[in-house]
Amino acid sequence: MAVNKMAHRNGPLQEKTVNRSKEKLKVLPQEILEDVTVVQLILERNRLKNISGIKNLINLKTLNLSRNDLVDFPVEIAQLVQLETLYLNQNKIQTIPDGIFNQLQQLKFLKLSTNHLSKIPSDLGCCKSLQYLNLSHNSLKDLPEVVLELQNLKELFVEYNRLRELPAKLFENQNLEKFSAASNRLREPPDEVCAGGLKQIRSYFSQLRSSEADYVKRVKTMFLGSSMAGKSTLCKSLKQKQTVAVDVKDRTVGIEISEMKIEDFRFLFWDFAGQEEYYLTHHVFITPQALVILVIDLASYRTEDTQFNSKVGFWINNILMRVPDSVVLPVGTHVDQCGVEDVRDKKEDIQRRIQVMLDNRKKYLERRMDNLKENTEPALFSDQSSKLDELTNYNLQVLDLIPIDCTNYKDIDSFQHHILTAVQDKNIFPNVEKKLPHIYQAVESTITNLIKDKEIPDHGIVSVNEMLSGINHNGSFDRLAQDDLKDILRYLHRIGLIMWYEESTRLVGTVFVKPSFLITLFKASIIIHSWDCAKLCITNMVRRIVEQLQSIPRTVLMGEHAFMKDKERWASHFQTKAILYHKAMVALTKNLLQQMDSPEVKDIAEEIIGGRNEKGKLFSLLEHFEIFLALKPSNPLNPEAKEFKPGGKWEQKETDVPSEAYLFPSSLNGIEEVSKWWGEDQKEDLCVRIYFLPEIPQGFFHRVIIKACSFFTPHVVGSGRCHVVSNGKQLLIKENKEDDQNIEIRCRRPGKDGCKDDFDWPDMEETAEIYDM
Ligand SMILES: Nc1nc2c(ncn2[C@@H]2O[C@H](COP(=O)(O)OP(=O)(O)OP(=O)(O)O)[C@@H](O)[C@H]2O)c(=O)[nH]1
Repeated sequence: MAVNKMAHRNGPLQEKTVNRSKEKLKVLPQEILEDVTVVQLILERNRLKNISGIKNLINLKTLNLSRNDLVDFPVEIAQLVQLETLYLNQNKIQTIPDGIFNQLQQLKFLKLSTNHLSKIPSDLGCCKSLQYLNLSHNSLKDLPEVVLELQNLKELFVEYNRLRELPAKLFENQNLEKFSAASNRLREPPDEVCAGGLKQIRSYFSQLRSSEADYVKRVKTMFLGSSMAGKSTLCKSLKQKQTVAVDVKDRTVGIEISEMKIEDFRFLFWDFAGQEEYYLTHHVFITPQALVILVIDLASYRTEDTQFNSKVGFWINNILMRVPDSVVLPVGTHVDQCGVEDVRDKKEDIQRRIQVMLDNRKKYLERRMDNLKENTEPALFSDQSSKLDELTNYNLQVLDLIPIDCTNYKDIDSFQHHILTAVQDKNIFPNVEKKLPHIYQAVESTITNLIKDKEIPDHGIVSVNEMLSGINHNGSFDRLAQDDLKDILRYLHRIGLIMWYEESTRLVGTVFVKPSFLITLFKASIIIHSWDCAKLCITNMVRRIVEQLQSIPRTVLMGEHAFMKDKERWASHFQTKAILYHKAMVALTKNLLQQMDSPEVKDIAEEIIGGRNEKGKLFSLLEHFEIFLALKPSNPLNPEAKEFKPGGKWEQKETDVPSEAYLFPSSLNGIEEVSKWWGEDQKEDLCVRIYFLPEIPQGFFHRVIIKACSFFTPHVVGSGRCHVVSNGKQLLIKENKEDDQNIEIRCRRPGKDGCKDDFDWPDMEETAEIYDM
């Protein structure tokens, strides 16, 4: 038994801490119960179902019972009247009887997170000293009124419950310093306001007090599916209320965003391009709580595994991994090109396979859970099991597939009816309506008018200050304080109407009012759109970029002080090493911007591209979205980076100076060079594997490479593998895409004489030719 006598005496008692955590205890050992001098008792990570006899320990001030198997609340706790700190998190408690908390007048800290609570007893209000209360991951439908009585409360956490509203009065308590209510599907204030923290919530309620409220029913509607499935046709036909034939030349580039009203619902349509190269940006734009319209071309669909996987399964997996609480409405297009029976069979096949997929996933999660339970040390895996619990509880709803012919408006109209019925169904969309102070809507329509009146340029790139003064100047409301206005912009950013990447020091001063133009910027760099129909079948990003590089005209090259031979080298280095030089990207972008016939775009070309000593917005954005890795950054790599310190935020230093070259991990091909440097895996390697359910999300390893290479010293990078050096030790990070998909991090064991002798590292200079211009 670990017993620590505390250093000082507190009154006549010698204070004692008893730590009996992780001992698989099922009952409290008698020797603990006999020692009334115990003041701190740590019993976390055991298997306790009850704690009979604990009432003897009348001097207890701290009791930690987290991660046990408590189902019934241990009522004897009521008699521990000295208790100041109580941990009961990660148990299975369903109810707390009345008459417990009114005894615990000294209680300052109470952690009840990750239980099954749907109610909090009203006598909690008696705990006048309570400063910390954690009720996250429970089943609360209302925030208990009693919390309002806790005037000394400094920290309150209610994330992952089923709350719909937060009481305004709670935020009048000026003692409250930390608060989070994430993942609740709140209506008042909406989650997008809550995400802004206490300050924004307070400003929201103060605006509600001084103005009228609007009740907004807005549904983010994402059109996903393979290339050429008919997403844009459907989206545009719905919006224009007539059939719209989308020419192949007008295919979606990146994402197109538009809004449409059906009755009192406002649908924010996000039409994602289906071409593979755009998947890279999906992680930025696919956001929770959406209606996902999964478009499948039924005419080209064949009832076989590979077809299902690429046209449906891939997307369902993607949605499951990114937004597992969404509603998916599959729609089968091109039915005019199929027979009636064909449509019926394909619909049946798709629905059956989706169901099998979801069932298999559930079984897989259950199997994992059983494996954990069978483990001799389940306490060690309690984090994993609560994560598995969370995954099992997510509920991706897949509605019945609707077959339509996009060339027939009757079908479009009836599809619109289906969408409306789905969002009106409270079982499918319980919390569509959001309450907003009228000023939020007023600011939004002022921005729309600014765009309409051409006060904001077509490209929609404006400085925050211009934006703020434009809104205040043109809005038909009393002048708003800058801070309040910024909070409203933050809200609009979170719902996706504008984009403002405040977290990036390089982008904090700029608002992108037209998110679709942002995508056009990507198009102008790596995501290059080909007009050539012949190449649309198998799109190959590398090939396209190489072609684009080769087509840069001499005049543009000369502007960059480059020659025709440089162009060839740029193309060859991109092809072989997935590296694109800064100069090459500038030339590419300039060339494409020149082709856009807009004087306004030309005006901001410099801002987009940057100069010799200044990075343009495009590069900052691509870096921010982790599309590429800036090579040879001007800041030295920092082994003491604060990202590695517990609790610190993982972030890269931003620099104003453009990098010399950029690595695009998604375009890497071979692994031979990595294998050559790493050699065979060895038994003595230290190996950590991170498993993914059901698979590694598309584009995720790409971002792992970017993170790893920005914090360690990159050595050799290949497709799905990268070899870095961390503190003199070599690490291999690799993606295993076989059955149980995982990311493996291997560290080579240093030799007897330490690292230095063991590692004969070629200096970065040896590979310098890749940077060589
Ligand atoms: N006959 C017929 N043609 C359709 C139907 N739906 C779409 N199309 C045509 O299919 C082609 C591709 O449609 P898009 O709407 O551009 O497809 P998308 O899914 O947006 O494609 P990406 O932009 O590449 O992601 C266009 O030529 C459409 O006119 C349909 O129901 N019947």
